[in-house]
Amino acid sequence: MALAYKRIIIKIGSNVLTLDNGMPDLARIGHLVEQIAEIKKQGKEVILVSSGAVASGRSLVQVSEKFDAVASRQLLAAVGQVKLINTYSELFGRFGLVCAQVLVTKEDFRDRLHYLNMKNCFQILLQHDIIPVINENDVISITELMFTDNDELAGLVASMLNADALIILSNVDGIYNGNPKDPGSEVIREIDHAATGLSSFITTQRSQFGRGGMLTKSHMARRVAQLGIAVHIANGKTENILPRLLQETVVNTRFLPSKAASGKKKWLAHNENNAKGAVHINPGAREALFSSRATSLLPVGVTGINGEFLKGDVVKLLDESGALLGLGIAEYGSDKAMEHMGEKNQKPLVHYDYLFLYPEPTDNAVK
Ligand SMILES: Nc1ncnc2c1ncn2[C@@H]1O[C@H](COP(=O)(O)OP(=O)(O)O)[C@@H](O)[C@H]1O
Ligand SMILES: N[C@@H](CCC(=O)OP(=O)(O)O)C(=O)O
Repeated sequence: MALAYKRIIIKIGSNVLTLDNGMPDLARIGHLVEQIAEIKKQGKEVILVSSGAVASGRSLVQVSEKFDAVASRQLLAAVGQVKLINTYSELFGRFGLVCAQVLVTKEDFRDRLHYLNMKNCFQILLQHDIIPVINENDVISITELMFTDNDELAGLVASMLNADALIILSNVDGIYNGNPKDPGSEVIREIDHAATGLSSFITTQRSQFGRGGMLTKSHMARRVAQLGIAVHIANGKTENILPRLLQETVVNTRFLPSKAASGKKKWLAHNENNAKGAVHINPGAREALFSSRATSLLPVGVTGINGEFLKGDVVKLLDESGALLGLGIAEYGSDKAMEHMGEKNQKPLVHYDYLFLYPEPTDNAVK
C-alpha cells in the first residue's frame, strides 16, 4: 500500500552523493533528482537537505595538507556549495522544476526571530512550488557551533515544517540488528516508541565521508518520530529508492510516528541547548512521567535544582544519576522550586503540555 505522505523532507548523505575517490557522483545525483521530480508530479511537497558541499569542493580545488582541517573544510565547502547548488539547479531545470538554496546554522534554530524568518522563507518557497535545497552553512559553522551532522539539521527542519515524513538516504539499507557487513544481520523494518536496546546494535563505525554515524541518526529519528513524524532510513544508492519506499516495496527502517505533538513540544524537543537550569527527579516521579497517563512534574518528586531559571525558561529533567530524561518549561522560577522541593500538594513545576521526554532514557545516557 502506498504511503500517503504530503510533505516530505529528504536528507541525502555525503556518501550517497560521492564516489569512492571522494568526487561527486553526478549520475547518482541525477537519478535522485529524477525520482524527486516523479514524487513532485504526484502533488507532494519535497524539501531537500543535501550534504555534499565539501565533496563538490574537492572536485574543484586541491588543498595542501599543510593547511589546518577547519580552514580546508571552509575552503572546500565555500567553493563546493556553489557547484552543488548549480548541479541541482541544472538537473531540476530539466524537469521544469525550480530549486532554491537555503544555508543555515545551529544558531538560526536557537534565535526565535531567525527561526521564524526561516520558517516564513520555507513557506513562501513551498507556496511557489519551489524545492528548497538546504545545507549547513559550513563556511561559518565551525566546531562547537556545528550541527552534529545534517541528520540533526534535517530533524529540526522536519519538526519546524510539520512534515509528514523524513526520509534519510544513507549508504545502508536501514539499521541492522548487528554489524551491517555481517551476512547474518538483518535490517530492522519497524521501530516503535517503546523499542529498547537499539544502541547495542549500532557500532560507532561511519561511512567513508559521513560525520555523525548511525547512532546519532537513530537518536534523532526516535525524537522526530515521537513528535508524530514518520522517519525512514534507506539506501540512497538503490535504484528508484524514493518511489519504491513510498510504494512500500523496498527494505528500509521505519520509525513509527507517535500521536502528533503540539507545536510547543516540537519546539522543546530541540531546545536542550537553551536550557537555563536542571531539575533532578526521584524514581517515583520518573515512573509517573514515563507512564501512559499524561502527568505533570510535581515538586514532591524533585530532589535537586541546578542553576537559576525563571518562569517560562527551558529546564532539563535529570534522573538521580544525572541522565537526561527530557525537557520542560518551568511554571515558576528556581527560587520557588527550591523552596517547595520535596513538598506535597504544590503546583506542578512542569505542566504536561510543556514537557518533552526523550524516548528510551537508557539510550540517552550514552549520548
Ligand atoms: N547497526 C547498524 N546498521 C546500519 N548501519 C550501521 C550500524 N552500525 C553502524 N553503522 C554505520 O553507519 C553508517 C551510516 O552513517 P553515516 O556514516 O553517518 O552516513 P551518512 O553519510 O549517510 O550520514 C553506515 O555506513 C554503517 O557503517
Ligand atoms: N555540510 C557538509 C555535510 C555534513 C554532513 O553531515 O554529512 P553527512 O553525515 O554525510 O550527512 C557538506 O555539505 O559537505
